[in-house]
Amino acid sequence: MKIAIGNDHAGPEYKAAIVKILEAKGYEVVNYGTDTFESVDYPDFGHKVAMDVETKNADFGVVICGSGNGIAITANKHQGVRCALCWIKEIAILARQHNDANVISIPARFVAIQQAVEMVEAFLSTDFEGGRHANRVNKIACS
Ligand SMILES: O=C(CO)[C@H](O)[C@H](O)[C@H](O)COP(=O)(O)O
Repeated sequence: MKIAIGNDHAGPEYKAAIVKILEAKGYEVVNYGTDTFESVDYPDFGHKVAMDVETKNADFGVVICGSGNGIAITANKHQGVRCALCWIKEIAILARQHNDANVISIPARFVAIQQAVEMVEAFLSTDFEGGRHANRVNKIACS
């Protein structure tokens, strides 16, 4: 399974921890950066991850910024991308089960690294439930 990941200056150490675990578990990871704490603009990285998911070059995406909101808003501009802002593991699981989210957004300044890693692991190992949720997810797209 291929995972695209990107972040701004709020989350390089979060990204590094997530990449390490995912690679150890056998996922193919495409890292779009940034890998330093130098200030950057989150859309530059969010669009790259979301484009990979939109074009099916990646199965899932992981995006990280300070609050998780700016990079999630960016990702959700892409067709077919359902990016969920997650702050606890249960929300990450529900984002897959009920919303068929294909990108997880991590608010690096509001969660611990271990929490972030556990959320991503839970997100990637949880299936969409379909059924009544499929009807709702199908109504999300505007055109
Ligand atoms: O949280 C963010 C966007 O939603 C970003 O991580 C920014 O870092 C945040 O807006 C704060 O900006 P700053 O330049 O790091 O102060």
